[in-house]
Amino acid sequence: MAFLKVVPLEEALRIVNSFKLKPRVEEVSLDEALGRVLAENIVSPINVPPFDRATVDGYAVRAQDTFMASESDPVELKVIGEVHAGEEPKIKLAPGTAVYVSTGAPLPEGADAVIQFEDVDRKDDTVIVYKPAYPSLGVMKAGTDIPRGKLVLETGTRLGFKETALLSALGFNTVKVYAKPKVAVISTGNEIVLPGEELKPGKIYDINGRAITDAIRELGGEACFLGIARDDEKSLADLMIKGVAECDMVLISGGASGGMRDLTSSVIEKLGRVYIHGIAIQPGKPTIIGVVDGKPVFGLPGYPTSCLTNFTLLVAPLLRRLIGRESEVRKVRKKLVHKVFSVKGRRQFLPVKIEGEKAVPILKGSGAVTSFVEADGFIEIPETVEILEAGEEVEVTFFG
Ligand SMILES: Nc1nc2c(c(=O)[nH]1)N[C@H]1C(S)=C(S)[C@@H](COP(=O)(O)OP(=O)(O)OC[C@H]3O[C@@H](n4cnc5c(N)ncnc54)[C@H](O)[C@@H]3O)O[C@H]1N2
Ligand code: MOO
Repeated sequence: MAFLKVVPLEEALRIVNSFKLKPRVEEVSLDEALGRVLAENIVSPINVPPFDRATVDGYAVRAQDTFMASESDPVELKVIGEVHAGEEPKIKLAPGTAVYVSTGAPLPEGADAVIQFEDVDRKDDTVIVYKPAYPSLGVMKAGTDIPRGKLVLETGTRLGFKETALLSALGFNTVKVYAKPKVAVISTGNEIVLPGEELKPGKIYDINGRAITDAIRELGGEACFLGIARDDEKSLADLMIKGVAECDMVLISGGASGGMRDLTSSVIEKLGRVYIHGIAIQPGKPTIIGVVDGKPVFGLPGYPTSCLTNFTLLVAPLLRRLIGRESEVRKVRKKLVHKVFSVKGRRQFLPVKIEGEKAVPILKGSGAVTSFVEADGFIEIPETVEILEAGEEVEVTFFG
C-alpha cells in the first residue's frame, strides 16, 4: 500500500471495530481481583450481618421489661448468662432476665435490645436498669447492612478496595473477571536504547515502549514489552512474529512514516496485510493498521506525543471493549486559556494541561516527551476550524 494514502479517523475506527476479538472471562481469587473488571453481576447470597448483632458491650434485654424503669424506681433483671462474639447463643430470655453480651455477639432469643454496661449497675447476678430501652437499641438487625438477594455490584465494575471488601463481606473467595488482553509492545530504531544502558552519541532513551506498556497496564491489559527492533527488516519481523504468536495484538512505535528506514509498513505487508497507512489527523498522521496471523498490528508514530495520542484514539477503545469497559472515557469541559491557531484541513488533537477551570495548550510539538507528560489530555480541533478564541469552551479527553 502506498505511503500516506490518508483516511479519515472514522475509517480507522471502523477497521478497529471490525477486529473479531472477543472479551474472555476468567475466575480469579479475591486476592488477585484488585484492579480487575467484573464479568458477572454480584447478588448477595447472605444477609450482612447474618444475625441480629450486639453493637455494644452490655446487657441483652427484652425492651418491654424496662419500659417502667426510672432513676427513682429502677428495674432489676436477673443475669442468666453470657454470649460473646463468635458464639452461638444457647440461652433464651424469659421475662425479667438479661444476658451479658459483647460487641459483635449474636442476640440471644427473646432479647430485642442491648443496654451498654455504662448505663446500668451490676450487683452479683442482678443488673439494675435506670431508664427504658427501646427495641433495636444497641442492635444491628440481620441484613440491615446488605440484605440477601440484593444486586451489589454490576458486570463492568472495576474492582477497587471498596469492591473487594464488599466481596469479602459476602464470602466470595473467587470472582469472574474479564481476562486481560495480551498486548505485545515493540519499540523500533537504531537510535533507541533502554534506561540503564550507556547513552552513546546519536542515541536516545526509549520513551514509547515504557509509555505504551504502562498505559496498557493502567487500562487493565497485560503488556509484554518485546524490546527494541533495529532498523532492519529481520529484526522487526522476528519481534512481530513473536508478538502475534504470544499475544492478542501487537503495537509497534516508530518507523511508521515513509522514510528510507521506516520499515513497519513493509514488514507488516510481508507477514500479513496493511489496511491503513496514514490517518488525516495531527499528530499521528503516520499510523498503520494491519493484521498478521489474524492478529491486529498497529504501527504508531515514533514521536512520543503522536504515539500516545493515537494509542488513546485507536488502541485504548479496543482494549476497553475487551475488558467490558467501553464507556470508560473520561472527558471534561474547560475554557481555553488563550487563542490557538490550527491548520485548516487537518483534524488536530492538541495536548492541554488542566489548571482549575482552564485548559492550557501545550505547544512544544509532538516530538517532545513533555508534551504528553505535562498534558492531562487533548482537545480536538475539527479540520474546518482555524482559530479557537481565548475563553472558548473545549472538551478535554484524558490520556490513558
Ligand atoms: N518526510 C516526512 N518526514 C516526517 C513526516 C512526514 O510527513 N514526512 N512526519 C513526521 C511526523 S509528524 C512524525 S509523527 C514522525 C513519525 O515517523 P515514524 O513513525 O516513522 O517515527 P521515527 O522516524 O521512527 O521516529 C520519529 C522520532 O521519534 C523518535 N522515537 C521513535 N521511537 C521512539 C521511542 N521508542 N522513544 C523515544 N523516541 C522515539 C525518533 O528518535 C525520532 O526522533 O515522522 C516525521 N517525519
Ligand atoms: O503526525 Mo506527527 O504524528 O504530527 O506528530
